[in-house]
Amino acid sequence: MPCHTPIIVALDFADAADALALADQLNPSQCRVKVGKELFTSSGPAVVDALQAKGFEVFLDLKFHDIPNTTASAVRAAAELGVWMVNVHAGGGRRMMEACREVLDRRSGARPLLTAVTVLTSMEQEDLQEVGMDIEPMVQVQRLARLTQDCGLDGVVCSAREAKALRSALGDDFLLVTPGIRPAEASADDQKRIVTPRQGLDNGSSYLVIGRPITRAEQPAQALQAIIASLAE
Ligand SMILES: O=C(O)c1cc(=O)[nH]c(=O)n1[C@@H]1O[C@H](COP(=O)(O)O)[C@@H](O)[C@H]1O
Repeated sequence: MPCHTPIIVALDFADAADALALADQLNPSQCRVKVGKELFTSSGPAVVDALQAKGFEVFLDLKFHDIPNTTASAVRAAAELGVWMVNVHAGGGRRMMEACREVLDRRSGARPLLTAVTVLTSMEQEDLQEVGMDIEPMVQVQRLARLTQDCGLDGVVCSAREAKALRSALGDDFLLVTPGIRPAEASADDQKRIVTPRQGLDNGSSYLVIGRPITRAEQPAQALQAIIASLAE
């Protein structure tokens, strides 16, 4: 069932039962879903298969970051699961990202979209400074996004705060996948560089990754509907 919205719901749950129970309240024509480190570590490929069997396109968000051979092999394994998108950390560098793209280029069948995380949306300038990067997040995001595009990947994961500048610098075909999305009234949680869903789209985001504002809502389906409605306002 093709999905008609840019929303990717982050299924950050401890186990497959909880993730699938939430997915059952959602409609695959209205959102894609994301399987991240917690859920994949507890439940493995079976939960990806189960979500795909329900008709969802799956973003496998494991943010691979390792030497080129190891990372490319992991991306190949993700492609074999039939996922819609897989990601790596752009900080792994050119040779790592090129090895990942090449492994997908060699595939004969369908291949997932390959994106790279720039600077985590939970980080701000002070956090970068502490890890030795005396630089504004925007500057580092732009640098890594240019490198990612140069390596032939499909797009980056960044904050929608950076989306406007990246869209004009990198063109319309480059995917901008943006977590750190918060409706105006929602709690920021551990996110720092946040943007509302509507502003994210206006800034040029291709996909909005949204977790807790939907998954921890009393009525997740209604929370999703409200966000979809806000996109059209
Ligand atoms: O790669 C990601 O999806 C990601 C990158 C990033 O920079 N920030 C970020 O929050 N994410 C993921 O996006 C989701 C955001 O969830 P909420 O903060 O609950 O909306 C989580 O699953 C994160 O792992």
